[in-house]
Amino acid sequence: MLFKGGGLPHESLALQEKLFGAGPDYNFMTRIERFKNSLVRVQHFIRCCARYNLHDHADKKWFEGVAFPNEVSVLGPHSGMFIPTLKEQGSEEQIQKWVPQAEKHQIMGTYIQTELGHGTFVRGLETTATYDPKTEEFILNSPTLTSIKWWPGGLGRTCNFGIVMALLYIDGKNYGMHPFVVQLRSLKTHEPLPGLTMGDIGPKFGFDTVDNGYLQFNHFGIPRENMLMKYCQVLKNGTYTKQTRNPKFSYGAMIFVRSMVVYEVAGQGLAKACTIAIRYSAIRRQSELKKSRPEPQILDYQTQQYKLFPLLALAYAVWFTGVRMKEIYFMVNNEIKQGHTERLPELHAISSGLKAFTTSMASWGIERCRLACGGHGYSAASGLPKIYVNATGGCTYEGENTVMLLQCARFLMNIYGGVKNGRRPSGSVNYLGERISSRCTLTSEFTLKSLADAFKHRAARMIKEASERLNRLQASGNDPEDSWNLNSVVLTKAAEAHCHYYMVLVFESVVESVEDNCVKDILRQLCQLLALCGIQENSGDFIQDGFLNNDQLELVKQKQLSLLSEIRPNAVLLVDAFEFHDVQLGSILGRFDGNVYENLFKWAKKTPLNKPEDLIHRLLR
Ligand SMILES: CCCCC/C=C\C/C=C\C/C=C\C/C=C\CCCC(=O)SCCNC(=O)CCNC(=O)[C@H](O)C(C)(C)COP(=O)(O)OP(=O)(O)OC[C@H]1O[C@@H](n2cnc3c(N)ncnc32)[C@H](O)[C@@H]1OP(=O)(O)O
Ligand SMILES: Cc1cc2nc3c(=O)[nH]c(=O)nc-3n(C[C@H](O)[C@H](O)[C@H](O)COP(=O)(O)OP(=O)(O)OC[C@H]3O[C@@H](n4cnc5c(N)ncnc54)[C@H](O)[C@@H]3O)c2cc1C
Repeated sequence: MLFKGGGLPHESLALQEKLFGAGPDYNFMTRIERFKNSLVRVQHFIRCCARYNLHDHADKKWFEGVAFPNEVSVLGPHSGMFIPTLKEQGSEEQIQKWVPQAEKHQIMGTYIQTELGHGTFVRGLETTATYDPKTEEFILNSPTLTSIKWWPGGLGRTCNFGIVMALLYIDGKNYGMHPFVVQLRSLKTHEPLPGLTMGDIGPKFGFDTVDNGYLQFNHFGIPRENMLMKYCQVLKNGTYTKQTRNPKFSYGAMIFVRSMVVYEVAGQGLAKACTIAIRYSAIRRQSELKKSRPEPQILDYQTQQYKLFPLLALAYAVWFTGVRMKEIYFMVNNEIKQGHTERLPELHAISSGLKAFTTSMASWGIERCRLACGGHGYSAASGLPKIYVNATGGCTYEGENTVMLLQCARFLMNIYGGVKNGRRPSGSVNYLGERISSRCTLTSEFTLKSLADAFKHRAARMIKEASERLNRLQASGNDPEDSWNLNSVVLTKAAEAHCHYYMVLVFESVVESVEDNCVKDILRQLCQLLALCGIQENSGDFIQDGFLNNDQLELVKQKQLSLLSEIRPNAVLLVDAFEFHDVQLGSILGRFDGNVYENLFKWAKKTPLNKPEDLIHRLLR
């Protein structure tokens, strides 16, 4: 109940759908079979949306979690990027024209930005959209090999529409990157329209159920009305007008997805991996702790607890942070819609930073969960490989993580510079305006406040030092760009420290808000463990300026170890509380009924390699 709230009815409805619960085993399918199976599910999902009147994005998400367990479907780019971009960047007329068709899935779209030669450096993209006032069309063209669009999800085979990000040219003048609605395939035959060369980019690390695609434009004309014109307009005669708005508004779709990824990808992925590894560790017995006694559950080994409980604490932290990130996104986006854009830079910074910080931590954590399951963790039956390959994509898409940390750092440097000039920061960076105590208040009680204060101190110090180092590099003759590059490792670490503090603070605030004393106590233990592990793993950052001394570090270690035993009795309940259904976990090791061995044996017998097969038989005979 702590988590699911209003989502349960939709999830239960989805679980009643036979097609989602049963069907062929994903692990035994080829990539093409996986893709086809996902399309069958997409069609069924669309029928369910109509049958159950599912319009709200959040309601659909509950359904999708069951329909497409641990994978992304082509509906992701459609409902997560195509529709939001139409809504955010389109004029009222354009919204009326395309959004209802898209919401009824009469047209399927994706977000087409990245090219063969550039993903990160958006200003380096090369696709052109040249306005021709005679025909009142934009002519889309891919002038070079590197300008071929590459990666968009659903582009390869599925989508018949896309929002293409291209450089707008009028009368030879480049007006920069703008979004264009482009029909890609015939609505009758589904064939690509003439002037377009497109297809799937081939097998990937994960994302088997998504046809990430390529697209080359050969002087392809689209009507003038297809440029999304909420913020900028091109009139019939080629006059360009724009509202005096932030040019980064056209990057809005990226902010949206980054804000969602913290919960949807990092939070969910790590929570599922912890559920599997902790349930399995309660089932698995191995070796002996004491002679002539039954083999213990592996969860009783302190080293196993030391591997898994910090990840459990992290899963809770990322989950709560993801929920907070979504709230902030919708709050600031509403302000922006009303013309108040002051908090856009902060939203960009915190969504970039948290997207990077949490997907990196989750990716690392999921792999640790797999290792903690020993041999069976290496089997696809554990469900962990699938969770990993799909979640780790979040470290790259929607802004590569290092680059995102540097965007966050850029904001932190701006804010810190402002503070030095007497400006007062607010929101997630208000602590940069505080006088931060250089004395560590940690005692053996480890109150959440004192732990959060330790992270505050670390973040503030690292931001200050990154800023001072930047200034020193410039003072010694480097230009600003070289100074930035020579300081970029330090900058990413400062951004991580900021995000780490933010996450601890969110967790602390959740604990404080819980009324049930028993739940509060358990969550407090998890929050303490999260913070103490963070201190120990980054101990250099805390002792470098003498903030923490050796005695305190020893206390940290002792408390960490005692928390492992305190958390042990509740560990399985704490993962059960995420309330993932077996269908969503897709794991034999993580089954709710604990019936692991019998089902592993059944599963292995079903593997296609055990079926009679002529060629294999002939080769082996
Ligand atoms: C798709 C499904 C989504 C579903 C959504 C729902 C739930 C989510 C759940 C699951 C998701 C699941 C599946 C999704 C799967 C895949 C989707 C992947 C889709 C993609 O993968 S789609 C391509 C994304 N591709 C990128 O992500 C490119 C990254 N590259 C950039 O983003 C920029 O290129 C950057 C930032 C590196 C440099 O940009 P630049 O060179 O132009 O800027 P520069 O550094 O010069 O900064 C000038 C001033 O602009 C400010 N600034 C920058 N960006 C801003 C922004 N967004 N808003 C406000 N301000 C911004 C700066 O802070 C600075 O401000 P100041 O001057 O004040 O310091
Ligand atoms: C699964 C998946 C789905 C995707 N879906 C879509 C989609 O639907 N639509 C779409 O348009 N795109 C999509 N993409 C593309 C994705 O957005 C880009 O791959 C991503 O933004 C990273 O850009 P890049 O590939 O150019 O990486 P690169 O920028 O080439 O990164 C390579 C390395 O260079 C480093 N680097 C690059 N620039 C800097 C810098 N300024 N400072 C320091 N280091 C730097 C990076 O840190 C990284 O280590 C998808 C990608 C994946 C993997």
